[in-house]
Amino acid sequence: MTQEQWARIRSRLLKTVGQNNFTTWIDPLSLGGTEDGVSTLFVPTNFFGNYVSQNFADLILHEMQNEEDGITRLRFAVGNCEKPAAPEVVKPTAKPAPVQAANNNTLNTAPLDARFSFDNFVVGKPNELAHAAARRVAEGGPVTFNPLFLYGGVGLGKTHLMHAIAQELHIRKPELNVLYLSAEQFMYRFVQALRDRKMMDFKEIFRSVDVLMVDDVQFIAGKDSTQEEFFHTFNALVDQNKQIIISADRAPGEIKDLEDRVKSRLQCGLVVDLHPTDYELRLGILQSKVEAQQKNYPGLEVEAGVLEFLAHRITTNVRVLEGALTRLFAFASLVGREINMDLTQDCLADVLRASERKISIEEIQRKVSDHYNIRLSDMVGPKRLRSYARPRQVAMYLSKKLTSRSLPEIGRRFGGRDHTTVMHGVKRIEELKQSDGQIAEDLELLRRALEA
Ligand SMILES: Nc1ncnc2c1ncn2[C@@H]1O[C@H](COP(=O)(O)OP(=O)(O)OP(=O)(O)O)[C@@H](O)[C@H]1O
Repeated sequence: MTQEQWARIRSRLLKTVGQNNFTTWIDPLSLGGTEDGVSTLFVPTNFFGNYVSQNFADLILHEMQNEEDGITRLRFAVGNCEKPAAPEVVKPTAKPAPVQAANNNTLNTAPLDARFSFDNFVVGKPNELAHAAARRVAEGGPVTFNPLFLYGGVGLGKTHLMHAIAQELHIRKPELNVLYLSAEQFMYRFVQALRDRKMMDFKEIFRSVDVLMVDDVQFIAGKDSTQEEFFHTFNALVDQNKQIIISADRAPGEIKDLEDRVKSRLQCGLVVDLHPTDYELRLGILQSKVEAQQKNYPGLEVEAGVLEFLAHRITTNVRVLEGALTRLFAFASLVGREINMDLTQDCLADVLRASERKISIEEIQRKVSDHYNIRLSDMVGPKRLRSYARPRQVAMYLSKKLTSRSLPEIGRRFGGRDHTTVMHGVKRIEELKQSDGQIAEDLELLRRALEA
């Protein structure tokens, strides 16, 4: 492989991975030789090599194979990292570049984050359907659901799945023109085309894609001309049986100020939502992030119970969870300590406070009454029958554990009982939790339902 070919590869990688990833991870690489199908890339450090190998090796290899047949593997070696020519000075390709790369000159797909791959996406009950649908579309087979509409709350993985689809399609079907962009970018390009009187070009570009992916489509709500253009683009592509993938923060029918005809178009394919994470999914995500980190830092230790604690306490969204973990990693490495409960509480005090779910005593009483099938009035009433007293004690215990209310306050909410009665109830449940499996299971179920 020549430096000229490498420069062309770099230029295509710049478009695929985006400027930030390019500057950090691709620009410092330099080309060594190729022997027996193994191409060597020099990296500044081992850590750097590991990261690039984990996150960009498939892409780089794919681009190399487009330039030269016979390359089967990459090797990253620490060594001379002289910078090659900047990507802008690339000469026209000798061998025809893949269609997507050529067309992207005009399409300018938004940068894709290599970390947002299917491999890095943890699947659980709340997102399994969205993940399965995304996987199916990423196979690039015959178009079955059009559009695929993914929706869900903040930080639940919509953008991650969109990027994963685009990257997978790029690898599996490099001949397809895949255009990924946010609804905001769609509007920006539309406005620019209007201003530059290039609407024909705009229409032609958007109608020539094989797969159109628009992220955060709720952004165009209330923007009438953009909606109108989006509607026409959408129809033109559907008529040509081209795949469309859309994401939004809510279901099509719930996006305010979106024209009915656009809503109905968006609803006519497969609409799937990413539900709020549950405890198991959060724990799975944390474990996978720790494992990934341990590949780079084999000495990294996380004390048992820390991840479970975080998965219980940080229920807002995955972004916050990730941020908390990153901060823990940084803190632990700076102070050279193992990640244990003390360090976690110290380092994440503000995050833990902010994400404290305000569970109310009323909520607890309602959930516990439902669980044991008794009336709320009996839960707080004077009857002392075991069938009421035990659920009442469970509710008192949960009130003590899950709220910041004092014992007298809890007593007041349970029909004006004395704080010693509450104390006795909490103690009794603590004992039973150790000896009675059924009670332990009830408590776990109730706690999860309340924290969900
Ligand atoms: N199931 C998952 N497995 C691994 N990482 C995840 C998962 N879900 C979300 N994440 C991570 O959480 C972060 C936020 O995800 P993402 O940006 O995709 O959210 P979003 O739904 O697009 O949010 P927004 O509505 O704010 O745009 C990303 O770093 C992403 O990798």
